[in-house]
Amino acid sequence: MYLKQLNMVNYRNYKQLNVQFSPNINIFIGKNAQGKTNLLESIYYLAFARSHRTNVDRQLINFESPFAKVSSRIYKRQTSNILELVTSNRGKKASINHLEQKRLSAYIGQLNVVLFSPENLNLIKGSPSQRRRFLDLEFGQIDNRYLISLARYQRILKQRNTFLKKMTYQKEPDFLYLEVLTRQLVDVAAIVIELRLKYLTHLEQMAKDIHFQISNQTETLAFHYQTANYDFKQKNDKQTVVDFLINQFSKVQNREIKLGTTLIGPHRDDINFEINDKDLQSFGSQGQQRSCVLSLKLAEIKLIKQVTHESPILLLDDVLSELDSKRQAALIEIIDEDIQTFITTTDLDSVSKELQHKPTIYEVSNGNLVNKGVKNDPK
Ligand SMILES: Nc1ncnc2c1ncn2[C@@H]1O[C@H](COP(=O)(O)OP(=O)(O)OP(=O)(O)O)[C@@H](O)[C@H]1O
Repeated sequence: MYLKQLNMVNYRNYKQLNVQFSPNINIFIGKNAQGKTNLLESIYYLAFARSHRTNVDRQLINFESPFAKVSSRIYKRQTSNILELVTSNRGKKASINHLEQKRLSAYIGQLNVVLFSPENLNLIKGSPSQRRRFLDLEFGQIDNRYLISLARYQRILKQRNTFLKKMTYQKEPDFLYLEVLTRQLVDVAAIVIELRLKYLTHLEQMAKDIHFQISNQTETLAFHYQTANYDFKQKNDKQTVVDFLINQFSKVQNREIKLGTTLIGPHRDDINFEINDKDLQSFGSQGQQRSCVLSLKLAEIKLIKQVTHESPILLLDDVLSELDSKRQAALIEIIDEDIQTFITTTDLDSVSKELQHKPTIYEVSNGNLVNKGVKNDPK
């Protein structure tokens, strides 16, 4: 899939932009703080209806404006659709072909995007919530069932937490109703966990091969999905997960009532990464952590292709200079498989000359974009 043009109104420092892109490689070059990342962010926003840099949509709106709008036509093998997002202090409106979508779950998934950014290392080093967010975004964009189950899980979780908070202060709490809520939560939790395990197992297999190559056949990467500190594998069927969760909930019931919150479930789960059976977060070098993230991201591209039969759009935010030649080569091998790519850089020399497709260069300056044409030799 690819986007031919992008329209922005009042998005960050872009008052008005209407730009045509190459279906191959597009490079945004410019000094610091000119709007290069804002451009990539707007494409990411169009895909996920949320930014990768902030949870506050208000920040996306130009300082002097009441609303922001981003839109583009997305071309796929058989179809093309116009996506549009408008955000203002009254909320967010997402449309496909000018039809407003009541639920974001009906909107997300139209545009598939894989982003490499300097913050990616947080996937390994950061908190479990960052790893869960990764799972939710990546699996949500390829499987609508995942998004719908997750939204349902979050609704029941909220209800259960509200009820637990009430129970904390009740003399004679209604244990029967808690049991009903627990059962509802467990049923949908098992679906979320089952889908996470399914896609994570595919990702692991592909990332393992890539990592093995990047590390000169010396390192074996492995992922472990943990729920309530238990290492779940895909071979665990839904009923096993349900039985396990019910058993775990019975153990923590008193603590949950005391704390007034749900202590177990997909909202608390985590993934551990290991290299040669050693925990990557605790024992991995910075280089190994970087390679793991790169392998994971490249595997993500492959997974999206496998599931949707379309190439996602690749966004590279100032990351090429961080990759050594071996890692850049692994990335370029994938880019050359016909993936529309957007690269930001302050320095063209950091973009490898191995790129087969000649990039189109855009100069970014203070919220403006000038097409400088096709660069024949990027080095
Ligand atoms: N809501 C907003 N309204 C207007 N301008 C904004 C808004 N949010 C951010 N900016 C401006 O956008 C600019 C930063 O843009 P961006 O993050 O895309 O920089 P960049 O070109 O990627 O730079 P770097 O190379 O340093 O990463 C800053 O000048 C900032 O003031």
